[in-house]
Amino acid sequence: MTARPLSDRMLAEQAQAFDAMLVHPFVRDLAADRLPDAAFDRYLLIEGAFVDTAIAIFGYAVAKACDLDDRRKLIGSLDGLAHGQMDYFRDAYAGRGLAPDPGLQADPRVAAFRDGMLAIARDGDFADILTAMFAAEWMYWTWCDAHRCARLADPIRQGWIDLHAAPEFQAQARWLRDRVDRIGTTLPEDRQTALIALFGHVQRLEVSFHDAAWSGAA
Ligand SMILES: Cc1ncc(C[n+]2csc(CCO)c2C)c(N)n1
Repeated sequence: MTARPLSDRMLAEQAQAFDAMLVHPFVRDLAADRLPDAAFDRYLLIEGAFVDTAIAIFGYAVAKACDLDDRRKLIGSLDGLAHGQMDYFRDAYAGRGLAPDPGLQADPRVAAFRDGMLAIARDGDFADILTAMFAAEWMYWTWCDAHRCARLADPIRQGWIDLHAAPEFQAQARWLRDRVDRIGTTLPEDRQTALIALFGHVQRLEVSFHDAAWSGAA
């Protein structure tokens, strides 16, 4: 009997945490084109800052990888974050007239996500980082794919969904999924169990981050 792939176990055993993000009011209202501008502006500010954090997370992953193929793949992802994604935020901030808001970045729900994700990358091993990136990217791929037919009035919002429903982002999320499965076959059961718990932890950090965008000041 072949063992069940680790990513399947994460998605099945943490379905409650994963599904809570798919039906989060932020996702629901954005897709229904009724998210207030103030909430999307908050999102743009905290999300742009997170892309910067994600560059650091991928940097840790490059350093902790043992394999040249993994390093090459991750460097490609880093390039996409540092250019395509950063350009999106530069244009979005200019379009909306947004300026940095340190108070928003200090919101405990935003800080919990940022510091929690960074701590996984800093203190964890390569399997931990793969799990955290898989959790975050597979969730984004899933919710944006579910709403790929949404037609939003604001091209900045529409562009964000399109970016994460695109074949390139799907391929990146699938690479993470396959890599989690491959590393899973090398790990003892207790380590796999810990990674499944980590997947759920990341979904809960995601919920608090999107709560902050959706509802504003705590
Ligand atoms: C809050 C938040 N959570 C997940 C994603 C999905 N995502 C798209 S690119 C990328 C880089 C790091 O893996 C991640 C996680 C996001 N953009 N913002």
